[in-house]
Amino acid sequence: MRFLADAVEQGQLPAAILGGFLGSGKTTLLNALLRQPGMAGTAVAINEFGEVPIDQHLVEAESGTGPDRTVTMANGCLCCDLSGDLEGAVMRIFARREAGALPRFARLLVEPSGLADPAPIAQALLRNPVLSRVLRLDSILVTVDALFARGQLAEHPEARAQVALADKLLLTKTDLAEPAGTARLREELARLNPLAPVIGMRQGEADPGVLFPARFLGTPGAPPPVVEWLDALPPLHHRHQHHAHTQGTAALSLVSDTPPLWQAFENWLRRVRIEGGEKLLRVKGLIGVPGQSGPVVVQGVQHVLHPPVQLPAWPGGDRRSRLVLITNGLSHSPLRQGWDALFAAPAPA
Ligand SMILES: Nc1nc2c(ncn2[C@@H]2O[C@H](COP(=O)(O)OP(=O)(O)OP(=O)(O)O)[C@@H](O)[C@H]2O)c(=O)[nH]1
Repeated sequence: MRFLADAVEQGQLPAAILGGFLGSGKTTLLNALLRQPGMAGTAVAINEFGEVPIDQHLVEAESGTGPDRTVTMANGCLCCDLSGDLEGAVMRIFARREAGALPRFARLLVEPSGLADPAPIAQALLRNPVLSRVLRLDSILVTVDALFARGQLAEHPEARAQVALADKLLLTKTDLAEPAGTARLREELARLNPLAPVIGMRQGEADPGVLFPARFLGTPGAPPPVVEWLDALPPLHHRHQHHAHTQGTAALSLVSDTPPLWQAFENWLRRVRIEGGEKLLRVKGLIGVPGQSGPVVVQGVQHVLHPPVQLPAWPGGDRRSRLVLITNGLSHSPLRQGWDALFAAPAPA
């Protein structure tokens, strides 16, 4: 059994993805955020869909970050021609940082184009050997246009994919939208992503402490983001719990008082990931390991997992193993059965 120690993680810088449909307010939010003292030391990688990288200049001009702090990835959609482009952009930023041409930034924000599905970008950050060595994906934020999102969600699968994958949804232009329309949009968002909190904002005004996990902002001793995320869930009382029962996106929480055998758990989760394919959107959990004082943090985007990290101790008072699966069109009963089988008494020899 081998887990990645926290020490390995310390060599990585925190990264977050700020996605959202075209015109939904990503750049406005980015500019407002970068002016806040708590965001000092943030480098930004921006991907544009189109000929002229306008956003780069907007961010530089308005936030005063200067040309060296942003890197625009090559034209075209990041999700189509992904790893080379993202890897190249990130490595350029790191090379300039190492050469002293850039301040020693403390974290990286990736802003994909408004048409990009964030899943391949998240997967590249988790799986690409070069990127995952220098970066640790902490959060996926997605802006949602309070005025136009209902139409965009109905017409564009990219918009639905963005919402379904988010850790937090940022509802922009709340100053322009009618309350009744906003309420209907919130219902729609809860159907598409039952576990993401929806944070309303106007003109990008937001508290970084509300948007990002403490560890992304560099708070010493902050728990891994997945712990904050699990803590924010409604209390998990039963061994299984659905957070939504729709044909589309749904969340399944699996809980156990006793730890599973790690190897059996790992094998089962591998099967779930392979069989679930793209219908498995997110996996997040804390899994106890027999004989170990702390749990293993498990999290992933679709079939790609972060390297598992063992914590020295259980955060908070809850020492139950907990796994939350966010699925799209995947039947939950085999998942529940598979989880239960991990804790069934072994058959007598
Ligand atoms: N009234 C109002 N306007 C907003 C708000 N947020 C963004 N806007 C405006 O909406 C337009 C689009 O915002 P951007 O921040 O450029 O959106 P974006 O997501 O970066 O757009 P793309 O890069 O094209 O995908 C701009 O004209 C913004 O000024 C808001 O909360 N209230």
